Amino acid sequence: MTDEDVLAEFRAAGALLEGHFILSSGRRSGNYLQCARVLMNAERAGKLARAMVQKLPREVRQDIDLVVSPAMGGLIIGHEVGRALDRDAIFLERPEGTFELRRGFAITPGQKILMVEDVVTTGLSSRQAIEAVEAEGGIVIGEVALVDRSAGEVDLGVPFYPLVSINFPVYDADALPPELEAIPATKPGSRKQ
Ligand SMILES: O=P(O)(O)OC[C@H]1O[C@H](OP(=O)(O)OP(=O)(O)O)[C@H](O)[C@@H]1O
Ligand SMILES: O=C(O)c1cc(=O)[nH]c(=O)[nH]1
Ligand SMILES: [Mg+2]
Repeated sequence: MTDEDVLAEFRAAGALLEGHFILSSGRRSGNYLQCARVLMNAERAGKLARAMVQKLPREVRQDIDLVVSPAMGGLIIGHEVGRALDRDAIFLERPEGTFELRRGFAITPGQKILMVEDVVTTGLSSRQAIEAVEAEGGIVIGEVALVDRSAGEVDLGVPFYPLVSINFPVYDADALPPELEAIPATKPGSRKQ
């Protein structure tokens, strides 16, 4: 899929939003990719996951033992990437604020892990999820995401293969442009800190 094909899926799903958004990092943006909307259709989610898997070099694809994703945003796309790779997909969650495996999920030390995210902006969620996997003895051999909002700037410490890279402007809360200053902000994500 080309970048335009991927963005067309977001548009068709009503997932390319404009307004005033507080991102999980606390930074502000006039644009938001509501991945949950693009993934609410199973056929579309599967198609995007297969395109993400195509982004992986063959030697990485062959090496993957297990797919791991950080809930909530990574959950559905992680499951679909697992299906496309014919590998199990488990998820990390953070009921106490830091990512952990629950629900009987486990990583065997030495297992090669593909991390799957919906969106990467600053990369904080991804880095925290990678840390949690490494703490269990997993080896993260790469990450895929539907969208890289850093337009290639982010460093996750592992090879990163986003389906699409976008450079929407992002602002500090105390340096908003007038068009954002004029409208109330909403915070669509679930990270608290
Ligand atoms: O690269 P970053 O700056 O970390 O931002 C991207 C992260 O923010 C969103 O999740 P959020 O933390 O809001 O939680 P959610 O997945 O539970 O909605 C999104 O799903 C990514 O995980
Ligand atoms: O940075 C984020 O939190 C973020 C940006 C975005 O466009 N979409 C999303 O789901 N999260
Ligand atoms: Mg998330």
